[in-house]
Amino acid sequence: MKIGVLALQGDFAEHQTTLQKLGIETIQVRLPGDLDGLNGLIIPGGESTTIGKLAVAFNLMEPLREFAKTKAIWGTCAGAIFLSKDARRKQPLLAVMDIVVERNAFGRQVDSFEIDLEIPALKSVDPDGHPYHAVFIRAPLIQEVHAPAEVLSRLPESSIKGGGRIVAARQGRLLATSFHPELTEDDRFHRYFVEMAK
Ligand SMILES: NC(=O)CC[C@H](N)C(=O)O
Repeated sequence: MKIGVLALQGDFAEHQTTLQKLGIETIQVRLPGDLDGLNGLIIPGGESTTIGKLAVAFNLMEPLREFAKTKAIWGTCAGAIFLSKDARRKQPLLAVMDIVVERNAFGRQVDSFEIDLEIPALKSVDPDGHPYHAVFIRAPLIQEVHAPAEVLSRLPESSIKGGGRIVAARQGRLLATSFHPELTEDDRFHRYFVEMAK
């Protein structure tokens, strides 16, 4: 099992740290050839416009789309935007997931927040199913999820941040989360992704 982390911009190092703690071999991906032999790829949080521009400049767009056809990809925050088919503005997108996102949906940096989420899918890696503490930093919302994509998690109904709105989705081997599992000690999402990549 070998998982790459797209290392153009953003918090790729934190994803690598979590993967290494799980004993998973990981490399930084910057060039198309780096994708060879990987079971999966994580696209980190950061700035989706910058990640997109650099992916175009490094000739990664088509190789990444090809990769998405047979391998697992997980986008966190900016990475989720980059996977989407529509981000409501013009910027390079892989457009491989049938989701529509709204960038910076909660406002500016100061409006970043943390919240506990119910994520039933994580029971496949930990049957206990306790709430997942999620960190949102200038995060996008997932406005629309179209089949074959499916909703994995929503903000709690009571949340003033927008109860019921979608913050995680999956489409086959593609995974999108609005928040940052690489910034907490809870490794359930990384374990879930490793299972997806098998
Ligand atoms: N933490 C993040 O990845 C922020 C995403 C960023 N606001 C964007 O639109 O790309």
